[in-house]
Order: sequence, then C-alpha cells, then structure tokens
Amino acid sequence: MDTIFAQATARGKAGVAVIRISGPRAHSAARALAGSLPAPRQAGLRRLADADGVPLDEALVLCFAKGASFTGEDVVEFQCHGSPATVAALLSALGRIEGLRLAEPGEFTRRALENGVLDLAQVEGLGDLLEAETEAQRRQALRVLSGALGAKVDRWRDALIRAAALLEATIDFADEDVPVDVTPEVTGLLDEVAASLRSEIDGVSVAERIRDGFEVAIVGPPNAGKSTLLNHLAGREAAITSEHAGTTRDVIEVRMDLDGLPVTFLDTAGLRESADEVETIGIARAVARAEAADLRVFLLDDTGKTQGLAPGPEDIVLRGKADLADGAAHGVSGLTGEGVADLVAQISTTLEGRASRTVTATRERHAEAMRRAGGAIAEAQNQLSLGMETAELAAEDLRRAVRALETLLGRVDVENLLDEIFSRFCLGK
Ligand SMILES: Nc1nc2c(ncn2[C@@H]2O[C@H](COP(=O)(O)OP(=O)(O)OP(=O)(O)O)[C@@H](O)[C@H]2O)c(=O)[nH]1
Ligand SMILES: [K+]
Ligand SMILES: [Mg+2]
Repeated sequence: MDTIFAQATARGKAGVAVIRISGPRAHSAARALAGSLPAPRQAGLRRLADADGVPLDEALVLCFAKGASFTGEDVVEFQCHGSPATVAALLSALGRIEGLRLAEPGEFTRRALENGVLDLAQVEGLGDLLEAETEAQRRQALRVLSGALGAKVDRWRDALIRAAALLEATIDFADEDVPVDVTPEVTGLLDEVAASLRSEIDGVSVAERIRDGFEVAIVGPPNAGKSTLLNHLAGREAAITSEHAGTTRDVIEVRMDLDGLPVTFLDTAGLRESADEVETIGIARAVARAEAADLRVFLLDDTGKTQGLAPGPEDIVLRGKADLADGAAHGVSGLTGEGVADLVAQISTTLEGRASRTVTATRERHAEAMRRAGGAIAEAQNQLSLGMETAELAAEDLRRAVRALETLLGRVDVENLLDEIFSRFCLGK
C-alpha cells in the first residue's frame, strides 16, 4: 500500500496550509522531516528540514495512529505556513521519500471507505458538506456524514433479517406442528419497514432541492418590472431592463442564499401573444421553466391579468411597480425596493415549509436502492398472502431487499459507483 500525501487546504496564499500524509510510511516520513514526532493527537511545533538538512518551515505536527484517523491508516498532518512556496517545498521533499506519492483526488476519502471508517452514504455526505454553501445544505450534509442513513439501514436490515429468520424457522418445522404462528409478527415487521422506506423515498426530492437549490420563477406580462425586481434581489444588473415590452427572452438565473436555503431566481420573458418569432420562443421557455420551478412569483401590471400560465395554490401573486400604485394593494417595486422584504419573507417561509422535514436519504441513488428494497418486500408480502407454503420464496425476497439496502452503504455491488462518486472530490480530500 502506497503512502500518499497532498495539501488538504485550498491552494493559494493563506496564513496556514495543511498537508496530510496517510499510509504505512506516514510516521517515518514525517519523522524524516521533523526529527521527532509528538504523541498521537497532540500538536507539537517542529522545525522541518529535508534530507540534506535544508530548512523547509516551522510547522505544527499532528499524528494519528492507524485505526484512529480519518483514513483508518497512520496519518500525519503538517500545519505549515500557507504560502504556495512553502507548500511546494514540503510537497517536493515528501515526494523524494521512498514509498510516498501524491494522492489522487478523493483518495484519502476512498481509503476511509475501504477501511470502514466511513460508509458510502457518509462519503456522499462528506462530499456535500465540502460543497455546502447555505445553512440548510450544511445541516443536511452533516446529518448524512454523521451516519444517520447507516443507522436507519441497520434498523431496516435487522427487522428484515428477523422476518426472514422467522419464515425459515417455519420451513424447518414444515413437517411438524409449527409451535407458533409467525405470520402476524412477520407481517408487522414488513409493514413497518415498507412504510418507513416510503417516507424516506418521499423525502429524497426535498433533500435534492436543499442540495441543488429551489427554483423560483418570476413571471407575468411584459414590462411588469420582472427584470428590475430580479436585479434588486441580486443586487446587481443581472438582466437587461428597458421600457420596451418584450426585453427579456432567455431565462436569466441568479443563485442566492435565502435565509439559509439555496434558491435560484429565474427571470423570464413577459407572457403575451406575440408575432415576433424570437419572443415567442422566449415565452415558450418562460412557461416551461416556470412550470418546472418549485414556486412562481406572478408579477402583474395594472390590468391585474395573467396570461398563458395560471398560479398554483402556493404561488405568490402580487402587483409590480407598487410605487406607482395608489392605495395599499399587495405589491412590490424593484425600483424602490418597496415590498421586497415581505416578498422574500413569504418565499422563504413557503420553501422552509417544504424543507422542514428531516430527511436522511438525500440522493436519487438512495431512492433507487430503497425502491428496489420496497419492491422486494412487496413481493414477499404477496407470497405470504398466498399462505405459508411459499415462505421460502418470501424469505428469499427479504434477503434481496437486504442486499438492495446494503448498496446504500457500499457494502455490496458498488465498485462501478465509486469512480463516479470520487470524481466529485478534489485533491487533498
Ligand atoms: N416606477 C417603476 N418603474 C419600474 C419598476 N420596475 C420596472 N420599472 C420600469 O418599467 C420598465 C420595464 O421594466 P423591466 O424590468 O424591463 O420589466 P420586465 O417585466 O422585465 O419586462 P419584459 O422583460 O419586457 O417582460 C423599465 O423602464 C423599468 O425601469 C418599478 O417598480 N417602479
Ligand atoms: K421591459
Ligand atoms: Mg424582463
């Protein structure tokens, strides 16, 4: 097994950079540069020098023993001065040590998975945590990283294995009098797991929104002030605005952090009948994207009419250019900012309502494995409804369900998945 090393912190100038070494020679390599090593998990200040005694840096050295480190291997971390030149000198000195090589992207995490320190869902959670930009994303990723999905899978698996064992006991007793009727207990276990799986599958789409962002489309007639509102929300001139009706054609996207939720606002072409070919294409796009969005803000002009698209029950409908309207109509003005805070609060309340359920499964991959498990359980339930003669087939279905659930954690059949998952990691992770 190679010993690998890489800079764990972002490249560029910084006060401190962390260089991580992992593998059987991590401690001896670090000793070669530092002279001596502090006790595990205790920071020690050391003067680092290369094999010729040329000083490299003064750094904090932190050692972790095999079995008690991020990768599960012997690990050393140098907290060195964060200049590119210092880091380059240290990496080059490490590269000259026999048996050491630069890590590939994601290789530290891959070793953590191979050594059973993290399960596959936790690896995905770690990837999401390193990417997290908003509070909701951070919370969700941390929950997955902490092993919440693994704990659920263990509970489901225990229940399924118990159900299968009860069925197998029945098979063994087939010729004799079965001491007790196991059907009620098996049925109870299967119903419970099936319901729990369904609820988790339902939560995946919310989790995906939290990870990838909610889409909020601004729609309405031309010149209602949609682009001006988008620019106000973005705090910059993201979209062209003008007094000409039909200015916006392409969908313009602006990504924002709305009270901790990731939201992409979509500015769209004004909806109307148009003879202009390009504008008509823009309107078709506007309708398609608005329909697919999580929420729509209908910005109306003084006619108060909408065309081509009808608001859904949770959509927000309000009058644009509120500064021109007299009276206390529910409105917003991208020009003066009037009503914008209320609008933002309403959007975030609506989306928070959807995001509030605590989910543990967060990806389509998880939903897919849980659907396969749920399908196998349904087949077992079906066999059991035909009577105990088919108990053996039902037990086999349950073992299939267990295998499907274990793919969630990377215990079986996931070799082809690993490359895809680790390709998202960058160097030093
Ligand atoms: N008084 C006032 N004028 C506004 C407001 N919002 C936009 N305008 C003006 O109204 C005109 C149209 O604004 P846009 O933001 O381009 O409107 P739009 O809805 O994006 O228009 P299309 O892209 O053509 O559909 C511009 O001249 C803006 O300066 C507002 O809140 N108050
Ligand atoms: K316009
Ligand atoms: Mg516009």
